[in-house]
Amino acid sequence: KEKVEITKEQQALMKVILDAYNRHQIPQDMAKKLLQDQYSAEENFLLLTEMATSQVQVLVEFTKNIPGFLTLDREDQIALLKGSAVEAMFLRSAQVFSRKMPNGHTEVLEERIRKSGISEEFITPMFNFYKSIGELHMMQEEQALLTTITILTPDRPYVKDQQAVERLQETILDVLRKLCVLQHPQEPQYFARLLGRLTELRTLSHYHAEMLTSWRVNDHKFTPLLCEIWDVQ
Ligand SMILES: CCOC(=O)c1ccc(NC(=O)c2c3c(nn2-c2ccccc2)CCN(S(=O)(=O)c2cccs2)C3)cc1
Repeated sequence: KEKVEITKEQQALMKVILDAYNRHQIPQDMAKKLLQDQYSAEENFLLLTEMATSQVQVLVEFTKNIPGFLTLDREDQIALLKGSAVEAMFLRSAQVFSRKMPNGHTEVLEERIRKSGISEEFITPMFNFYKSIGELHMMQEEQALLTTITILTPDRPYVKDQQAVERLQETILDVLRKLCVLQHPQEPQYFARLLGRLTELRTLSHYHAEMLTSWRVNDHKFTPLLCEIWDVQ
């Protein structure tokens, strides 16, 4: 049985990524607002827009801290950010949602999101995803590394130097694989299950694209940053 060991530099890499990942959470006031008194569908929608916008800003900051990311071609950096923004947000949302919140908060949060004007056909797969992530009881390190792997997906549209992105992604995949073996010795398939969630994420981002079209129809407004990163309006 091959002895799995995380090297010193892999430890350092993980620390950099985890610190960057933890530096930004949903601003408490926003999360509190989401949990407070009654809101109309419009106000809920506006709140989600606000939260999604701040999430994109956080994503850009986080990505800049991924070792090697800033050495990539500038245009490829943009292509990776645009290609992963929705997936990164839903991965982060699932982690926020599945975090041990004071009892009853998860239900209230679920209620707000359901009552925000998002069509039912999108709500169901979204909450299925949140629950499937929650069941994994992922460690912070695993969450941060999985988000990094999502961002460093080589086959996003318009990425020119895919090999360069692949090399970075493989480095992170190796650390996550070792971490999973060390943290879940009884569950040899755990690493594969984590990567399987990335496939579920891609499906969710296709739903998201459809959702945007339906919103545009009943003229829901998004912020300039969301329009830019989601290629809408
Ligand atoms: C500062 C760091 O920010 C974070 O860490 C952060 C994490 C998660 C989120 N998540 C969300 O905004 C969010 C959305 C949805 N749920 N959901 C959510 C929020 C909390 C818990 C669980 C899920 C559904 C629809 N989208 S949407 O972008 O398609 C949208 C629909 C309408 C207008 S925008 C947004 C935001 C910030």
